[in-house]
Amino acid sequence: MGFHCGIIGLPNVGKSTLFNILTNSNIPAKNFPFCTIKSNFGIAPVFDDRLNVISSIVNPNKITTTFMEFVDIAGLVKGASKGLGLGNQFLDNIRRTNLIIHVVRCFNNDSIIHVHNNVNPIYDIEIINMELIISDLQLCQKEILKLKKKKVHNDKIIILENCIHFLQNGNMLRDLNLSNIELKIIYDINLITLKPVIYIFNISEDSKQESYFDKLLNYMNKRNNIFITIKILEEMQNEYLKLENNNYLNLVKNDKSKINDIIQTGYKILKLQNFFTVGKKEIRSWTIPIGTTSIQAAKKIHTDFQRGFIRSKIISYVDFIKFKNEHELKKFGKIRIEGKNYIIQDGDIIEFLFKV
Ligand SMILES: Nc1ncnc2c1ncn2[C@@H]1O[C@H](COP(=O)(O)OP(=O)(O)OP(=O)(O)O)[C@@H](O)[C@H]1O
Ligand SMILES: [Mg+2]
Repeated sequence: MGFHCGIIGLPNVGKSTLFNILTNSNIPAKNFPFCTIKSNFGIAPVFDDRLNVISSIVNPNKITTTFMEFVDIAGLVKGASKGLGLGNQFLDNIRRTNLIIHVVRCFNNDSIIHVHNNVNPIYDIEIINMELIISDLQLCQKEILKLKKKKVHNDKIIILENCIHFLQNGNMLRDLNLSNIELKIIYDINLITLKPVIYIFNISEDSKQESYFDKLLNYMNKRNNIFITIKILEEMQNEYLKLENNNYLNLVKNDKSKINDIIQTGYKILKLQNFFTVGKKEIRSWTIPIGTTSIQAAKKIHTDFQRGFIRSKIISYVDFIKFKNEHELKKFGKIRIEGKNYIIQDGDIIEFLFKV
């Protein structure tokens, strides 16, 4: 599994349409608020062009890609944290994800109902964010009560009190800059505003001429938010998608890239990378966090690999595609034997040697 991603936003903004495109599904995505009334789960393969290159050298029977999971929930509305609308019941599904995709309506189309009768992206974003803030606030308060009942006055309470203070000032916890130790202590609470977010601006042909669009870009850039501008309508799938964000600006032109951009942005934010296992029967990509050691990666494939780990045989991707066969790779000393603490590099081709 690559990573796990939750799709949120106001009702009727294009969440399920996006979900369908990402996961190649066909759940209802119709023109009325609360079309989605239960959580939908779906997976999308993570395209890694390097798999195709490896495949052209090895000619395996099977190619298996790593994949990521998406969950699409009902739209959130103002007052969701007090029980209004449907979305709040599903926030729990979002709490278990690694990354949030926040879909924002930027398209003009009078026939598509807007719950506030007016396209106003910044206002819409702030409504949703405020609901998430209140939801986290409630969760922190509940957790503190629980801890106090147990009469434990520990570090967790102090960190949570700090979080409450920050949330009460209308901030998202991801901006609090908690240390890794603090994050670890409160990890189990699954606070939503701690999770990284990618804003998806669902635009129409004329969105960019609207005065709200410039204001929106300013608003995003000021906050260093990551956003992707996309026309989500299925019939527009073949048109351009522009990945616009402050640091990486790309123009890509096909559907596969559309999915890929969201996934690649997720990889960057979550600091993930792929390694490969290569054999005649199957070549396969696996996703791991940057900094993963050989033995941790072995566990990802099979616990036996970890239990009986002896060493790993590593070929870097660049060497593999240059020398192409074992004989040449050996001749030029490009097959390395590494121990369990070796830090895996992006694109490494790995064979784990183990005994159980
Ligand atoms: N860029 C766009 N331009 C015009 N219409 C769009 C665009 N994107 C989505 N729509 C339309 O908006 C309607 C709502 O889409 P969708 O069902 O995906 O929204 P949703 O956010 O999942 O809604 P809900 O919260 O009710 O489940 C659909 O009719 C869809 O075709
Ligand atoms: Mg929906």
